[in-house]
Amino acid sequence: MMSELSVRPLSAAEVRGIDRTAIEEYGMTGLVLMENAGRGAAERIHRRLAEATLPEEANSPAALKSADSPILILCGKGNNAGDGYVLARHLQLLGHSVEILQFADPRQLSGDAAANWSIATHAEIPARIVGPDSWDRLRHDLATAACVVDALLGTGGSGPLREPYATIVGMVNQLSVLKIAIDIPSGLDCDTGVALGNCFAADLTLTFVAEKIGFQLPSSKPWIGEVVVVPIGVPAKLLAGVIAA
Ligand SMILES: NC(=O)C1=CN([C@@H]2O[C@H](COP(=O)(O)OP(=O)(O)OC[C@H]3O[C@@H](n4cnc5c(N)ncnc54)[C@H](O)[C@@H]3O)[C@@H](O)[C@H]2O)[C@H](O)CC1
Ligand SMILES: [K+]
Repeated sequence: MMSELSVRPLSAAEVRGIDRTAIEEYGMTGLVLMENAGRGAAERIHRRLAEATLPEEANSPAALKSADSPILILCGKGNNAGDGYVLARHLQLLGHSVEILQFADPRQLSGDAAANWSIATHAEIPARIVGPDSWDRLRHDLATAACVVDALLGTGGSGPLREPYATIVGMVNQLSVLKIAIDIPSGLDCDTGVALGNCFAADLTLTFVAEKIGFQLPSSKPWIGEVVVVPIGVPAKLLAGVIAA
């Protein structure tokens, strides 16, 4: 029996090129890729939470969380956020309490991300648009969450995190809550492995199609945590050129 395809580490440009080829030459759609990404991430988050052991200290903030503490999904305004909306929908189907925290005006969303925001809002998945006026409530909610998911920025990020992402990421990093990054920890350059300022300190990074080349470098280790590659349905023929040696 064939083993699962293992793709060599890729650059952001290579992954984006594979997505584009899957769409333009193989007739897939971005929505299909996004659905596979979000569902695959949701299934792995579900498994990770099932494995999570209660902390030793009986009265630590983590131990005081109730079984229905929500999974908070921090969303920006690109397709990384789109993955966040999809995984919120699938985590809800897996029985979890979820809430989408939207840090950009949803009117700035477009394409596949806008489509999944619309699906999530029509499905009345809990979501709120968060601004600086609610930072105090936000800190409390983040501290008592079952886990915090970073769907702020992915391969479309460039340069140091701009506000409010820099403040949010700094706030989350100070909290003892399980942190999971979608595709790439926001603030990390996935090609160089360098954090360009504030960077989401993930316990687990669920990255799509392949590890990113920057994840191989020591400078990325404080930020990526454990890395799991999530396939998104790109045909084996398209991946044949980037199979790991
Ligand atoms: N079909 C596909 O390509 C799929 C992609 N997947 C996911 O999509 C992201 C890449 O999405 P993209 O829209 O290209 O970019 P991002 O969501 O990463 O962010 C773009 C957004 O963020 C702004 N921005 C850029 N740099 C910064 C910064 N330093 N600070 C603040 N804001 C910044 C920029 O202006 C844009 O508005 C990929 O990672 C996957 O998660 C699907 O998984 C599969 C299909
Ligand atoms: K991210």
